[in-house]
Amino acid sequence: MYFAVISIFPEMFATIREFGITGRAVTQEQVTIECINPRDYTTDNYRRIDERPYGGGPGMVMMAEPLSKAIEDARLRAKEYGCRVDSEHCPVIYMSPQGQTLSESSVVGMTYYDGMILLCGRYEGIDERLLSQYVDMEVSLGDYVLTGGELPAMVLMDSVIRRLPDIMGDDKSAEQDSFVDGLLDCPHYTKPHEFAGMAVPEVLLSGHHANIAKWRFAQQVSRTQTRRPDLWQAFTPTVEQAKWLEALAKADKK
Ligand SMILES: CN1CCN(c2ccccc2CNc2ccc(C(N)=O)cn2)CC1
Repeated sequence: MYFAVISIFPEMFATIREFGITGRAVTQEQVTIECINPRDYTTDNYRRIDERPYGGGPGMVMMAEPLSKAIEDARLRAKEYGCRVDSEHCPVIYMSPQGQTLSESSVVGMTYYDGMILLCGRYEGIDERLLSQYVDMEVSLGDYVLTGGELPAMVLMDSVIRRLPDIMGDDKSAEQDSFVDGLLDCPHYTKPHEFAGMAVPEVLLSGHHANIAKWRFAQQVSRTQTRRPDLWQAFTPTVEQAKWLEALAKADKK
């Protein structure tokens, strides 16, 4: 999958390009992350990408011109990479507090794109004429304000990359399978067997895989019910999960 990020701080993206599962995806060329700096598309000696806002007010606004050239170039590169560069297959996504809140389901939807062009705002934001001309989708991490769109862009890329087919591969973690989507995760334990006077739940040492899976699912259910009743309300069990829930309900009655 192809990602282009338009940002005046390209060095920030080493965070996902050089570490962990996302770094491995780049090394193995399953993912390409290209950083495009709008400063490279300025024509003045000061490489201006921001100006004072019309109408006055504090701060600066990012100018449309350099960003439009950067986006056009990103589209060219996406095409070279093999993307169909229309908004259905390679959208321009603007990370902003005004966007649609990112969720695991929208992340999964994004894994079907050929690529994405991510626009990272700084200063007070970006000239509205650039946004109306180029942006296909605005995405927000949640209702809080950051100093720039780079961290949200990295969060978005991380969440999409980990859901691409054959990225998690053999270390595919349980949360990949359908049981967890929509439920909180179960507790995890590892060596040593004793820590701070606490042992490990016996079932996890039993080697009885069906019982272990049941225990983990029960933990997910109870944790979701207690910590996130809103998620529990919205949870629609699969046929398999409904059977397990019935078995749990019966067990509770005994
Ligand atoms: C001081 N100003 C800095 C720039 N900012 C701004 C304005 C418009 C677009 C992007 C930004 C970058 N900031 C973001 C980005 C995303 C999120 C999120 N919730 O996903 C939170 N913040 C407005 C505030």
